[in-house]
Amino acid sequence: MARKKTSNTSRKKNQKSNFRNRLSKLSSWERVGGILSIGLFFFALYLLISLISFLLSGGADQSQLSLTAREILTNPNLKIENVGGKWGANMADWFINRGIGLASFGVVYLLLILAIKLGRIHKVSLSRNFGYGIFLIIWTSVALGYFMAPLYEQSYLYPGGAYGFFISQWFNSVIGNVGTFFLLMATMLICIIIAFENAWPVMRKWMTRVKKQPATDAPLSDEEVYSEPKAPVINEKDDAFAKVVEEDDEVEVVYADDKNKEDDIEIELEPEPEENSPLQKTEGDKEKGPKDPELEVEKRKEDDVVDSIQQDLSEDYDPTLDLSRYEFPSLDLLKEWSTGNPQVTNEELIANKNRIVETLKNYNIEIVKIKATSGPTITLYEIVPAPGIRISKIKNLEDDIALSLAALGIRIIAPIPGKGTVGIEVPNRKPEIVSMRSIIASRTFQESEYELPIALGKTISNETYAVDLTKMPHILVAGATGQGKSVGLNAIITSLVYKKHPSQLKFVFVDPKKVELNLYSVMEKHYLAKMPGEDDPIITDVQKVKNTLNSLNLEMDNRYDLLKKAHARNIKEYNQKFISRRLNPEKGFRYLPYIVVVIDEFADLIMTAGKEIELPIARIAQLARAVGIHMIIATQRPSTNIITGVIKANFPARIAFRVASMVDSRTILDSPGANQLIGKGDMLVSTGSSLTRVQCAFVDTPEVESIVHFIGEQPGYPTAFLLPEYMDESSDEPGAVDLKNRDDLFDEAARLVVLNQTGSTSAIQRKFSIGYNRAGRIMDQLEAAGVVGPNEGSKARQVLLQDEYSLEQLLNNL
Ligand SMILES: Nc1ncnc2c1ncn2[C@@H]1O[C@H](COP(=O)(O)OP(=O)(O)OP(=O)(O)O)[C@@H](O)[C@H]1O
Repeated sequence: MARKKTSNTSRKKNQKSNFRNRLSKLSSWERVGGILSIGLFFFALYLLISLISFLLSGGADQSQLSLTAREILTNPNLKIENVGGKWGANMADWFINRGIGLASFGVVYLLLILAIKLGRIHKVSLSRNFGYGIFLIIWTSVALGYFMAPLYEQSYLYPGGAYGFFISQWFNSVIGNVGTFFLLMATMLICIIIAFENAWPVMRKWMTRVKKQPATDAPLSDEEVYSEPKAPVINEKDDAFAKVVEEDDEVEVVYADDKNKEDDIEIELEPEPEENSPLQKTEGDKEKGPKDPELEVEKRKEDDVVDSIQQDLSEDYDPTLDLSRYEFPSLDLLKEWSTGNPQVTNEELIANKNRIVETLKNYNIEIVKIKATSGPTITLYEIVPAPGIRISKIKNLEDDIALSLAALGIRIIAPIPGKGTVGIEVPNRKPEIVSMRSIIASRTFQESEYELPIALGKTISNETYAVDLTKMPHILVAGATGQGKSVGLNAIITSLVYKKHPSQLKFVFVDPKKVELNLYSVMEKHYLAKMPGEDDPIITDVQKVKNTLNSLNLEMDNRYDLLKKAHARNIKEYNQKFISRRLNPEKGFRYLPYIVVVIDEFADLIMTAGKEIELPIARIAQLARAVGIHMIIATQRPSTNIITGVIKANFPARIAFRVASMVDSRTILDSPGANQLIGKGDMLVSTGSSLTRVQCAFVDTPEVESIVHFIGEQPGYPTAFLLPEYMDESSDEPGAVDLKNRDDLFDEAARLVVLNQTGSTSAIQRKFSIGYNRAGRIMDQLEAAGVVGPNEGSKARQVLLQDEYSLEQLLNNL
C-alpha cells in the first residue's frame, strides 16, 4: 500500500518536471518566433518603402541600376534617389523590373503575414494566405505583362516585370492572344469560386438574371402579378456580391478549441484512456469478487466550429434591402467562458463507476457492461444489467446511489428510450460553462437551415443542441428562481438575433418585473414590435399586455386573410411568393416578418389578469403557428393554477430548469426529473416526444448589452414594427360613438364613401393607408352621422346620401 503511494507521488513529480521542461522549451521557441517576427516586419517595411520609392524615382536611378550589383554597392560616388538607398534601389529593381513587376507588393504582404504568424500576434491561416497570395502574385505579373506590353518599350517601369512579360509572351505564342486572355479570365474566376463559398451561387444568379423570364408558375390571377422596377434588383445583386467578398475577407476568428489544439497539445498531462493505468488497476480489483464490468468511456464529441459567420444573403431576398447595410453582430461580442478541455478526469470516471457497481452489487444487481459519456456538467453512465434483473429495482436505488456518490442531481433513466440500457446521470465534480460563443460558432447552428434557429446549449454527449422555433412552435420555460431562466431566455433571443435579419424577425417583449428584458429596448427600431402610440417598446403594464395580446390576435387574423388571398398555406409559402414578386403590395400584400412574443414572469400576469390574459395567449398558441407568431413564456412558479390545462395543451415544448419539488416537475414536464437537476443552467427540454438533458449556453448581461448596442447603433427603421391598433370592445359599439371627437380623416372618408356609393371599410383602409381598426371606427362614426347604414355582415354598407351636395350640408351641420 505504502509502496503504491510512493510510486504515485514519484510519478506525479516526474509529470511535473516534464511539464516544466516542456513549458520552458515552449517559451524559448516563442522568443525565437518573436525575434524572427520583428526582423521580418521591418524588412517588409523597408522593402515596401523601397518599392514605392522606386516607382517615384526609379527613372532617375535607372542609369545607375544598369551597372552590376557589385559596382553599385562598392562605388561610393554613386548618388541614388531611392529612399532605401543603393541596396533598396537595387532590390526594388530586382523585384519589379527584373522580377515580377507590381505584383512585388504581394511579396510584402506575404512577409507581413509570416511575421504575424511567427510572432503569434494574430491568428492567421498561413496556407490560405500563401496559397491565394502566390497565385495572385503570379497572375497579376502575367496579366500586367500581357495587358501592359506596349508600355515596356516606353517606360523605365515594367509593370509585370521581366517574368510576367516573358510568360505572357510564351502563352501568346502557344495559345494566341485570345487564348491568353481567356486563360487569364478563367483562372481568376476559378480562383474566386474556390476562395469564396458564395461566389458561384452569386455568379450563377447573375447569369440567370441576365436572361431571366417573368415567373410562369404563378397560380394567381393577372391583376395580382406585378413587376418591380429594375433598379433595386441590380442593387441587390451588387450588394450581395459586395457582402460576400467583405464577409469572406473578415479576420479569422479564434476559438478556444482551435487554440487548445495548437498551443496546449504539447503540455497535455492527461494519460491516454487506452493505456490508462487506473483502468488496469481495476483489473486487480477483480480478484475481490465476481468479474467487475469494464468501463467503456465514450469519446467526447467536439463540435465543429466555423471560422467566421456567413449570413445567407445570396438568395433573392427583397426585405433585407430596407436595411441593406445592416451588419450582424460578430462573434467577438461574445466571451469565451469554457476552456474547451474535458473537465472530467479518468480518475473521477473510474471512481464513480466503482461506486455505482458496488452499490448495485450490495443489492445483488449484477452488471454486464457500463459505459460513460461525459458532457459539460453531467456524465451519463449507461449500464446493461445482467439478464433477469428488474429495471424498477435499479430505479428504486436512486437515493442509495446518490448517497454513495455523495452528489446532488443524480437522475436515473430506466430504461433509456430506444436503447435498452439504464442511464445514471452523475454531475461532474468540475462543471464546465458552455459559452454562447461556442454554440453560435458551432457548425450545427451556423449551417442549420431552420427558419427560426435557437441554440440552447450542449447535450450530455457534448453536441450542440439547436431547435427550430417554428417547429416547437411555442415554448414554456419554468424553473425556480436563480436556476438560469433569464440566462436561458437571453440565449434564445441572442441566437435568433445572430441568425435573422431585422426585416425577418420582430420581438414583442412582456416583462412585468421591468428589469429583465429592459436592455433589449435599445434595438427597438430594428427588432421590436409595439402598438401604435406606445412609448415604451417593452411592455410592463398589465393593461397594456392585454391590449398587445389582443392586437397580436388582430395581426394574426390579418395575416390569415393575407395568406388566404395569396393562396398560401403558411407564412413560408406566402413570403416565398412575395419575394418572387408574385404578390402585389398595392393589393395590400406585405412581407411578413416572424413575430416572437417573449413573456417573462408569466405567473405575475396570470395572478393579476387571469382569463383576460390566458385567453388571447391560448388563441395565439392554438392558431398563430402558420402565420409566423411564436410564443415563449417563462415562469418561476410552475403551479397548476398558473400553468393551466389550456396553456399546457398548447405548449408542447417545455424547458425546465431546476425546480423545488417533484410536483412542480410534473406540472411542467408531466414527469419527474426537473427537481433532480443541479441548477446553473442544467435543464430538461421536452419536445412532446422526447426529454433531453441539456446544459444551457451561458451569456451574461454585459455580453447581451454589447450585442444590443452593436445593433442599436446601426441605422434602423423609422419606428418599431407597428402592430394593429386595438380598441376595447366596449368602446366599439355604435352607441358609444362620440361625433364630437371625429377622426381627422372623417370628412375625407365621408366624401370617398358618397363618391363611390359603397360603404366599404377596407376601401377606406386602402385609400388612406390606415389600420383596419381605425377604418372601422371611422365607419362607425359615419353610421352615427347618418352617412351610411348599419353593418350588413360581409356586404358593404348602404350609403344613405346620394350626392356630394347633401354631404357638404351634413358636414357643415356637424
Ligand atoms: N447556463 C449557465 N451556465 C452557468 N451558470 C449559469 C447558467 N445559467 C445561470 N447560471 C448562473 O446562475 C445565476 C442565476 O441565473 P439567472 O439569473 O438566469 O436565474 P433566474 O432563474 O432567471 O433567476 P430569477 O428568476 O431570480 O431571475 C447566474 O448569475 C449564473 O451565475
